[in-house]
Amino acid sequence: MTKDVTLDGLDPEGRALVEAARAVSARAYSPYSALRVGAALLLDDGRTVTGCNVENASYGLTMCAERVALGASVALGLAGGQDSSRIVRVAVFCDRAEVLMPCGACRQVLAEFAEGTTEVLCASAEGPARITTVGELLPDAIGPRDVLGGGTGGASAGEQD
Ligand SMILES: O=c1ccn([C@H]2C[C@H](O)[C@@H](CO)O2)c(=O)[nH]1
Repeated sequence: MTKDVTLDGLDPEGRALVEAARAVSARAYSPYSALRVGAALLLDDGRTVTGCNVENASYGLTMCAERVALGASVALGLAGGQDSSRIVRVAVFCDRAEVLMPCGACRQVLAEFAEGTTEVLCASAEGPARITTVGELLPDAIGPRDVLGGGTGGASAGEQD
């Protein structure tokens, strides 16, 4: 169930993941919104993959931090890509006082590559944070199995809950 927490109250692994998301948010390319967002994916082998938001003068082509991180994981051959690692936890950091929740597109792409039970930890710059799961962010999501009919027709496809 979604919970409001504070950064101080997080376990050490959660704090480290938020710190990775915070660090990569400093690299955001966001001249239009001035919002710096970072996402960090913790894999079951202990590795972390990160991404930041990348905006565009056309606005609509903006890429969110979450989808940049998920794409990086695929490109690196990690979770969602060619190896068998799984995403066990996700942190999203936004350099604002309030918590920013993932947009609809990012929820759908998270559902593609992470299980419904995967924790998503959304952190603000000033302490408030919210803990939820991929399944709570997008209940009843269409997923690989709905399209592949349970097979593995593509190059690879993540599991769904
Ligand atoms: O889940 C989200 C929502 C928004 N943004 C970015 C995109 C854009 O650069 C800025 C304002 O929407 O925040 C993200 O990175 N992730």
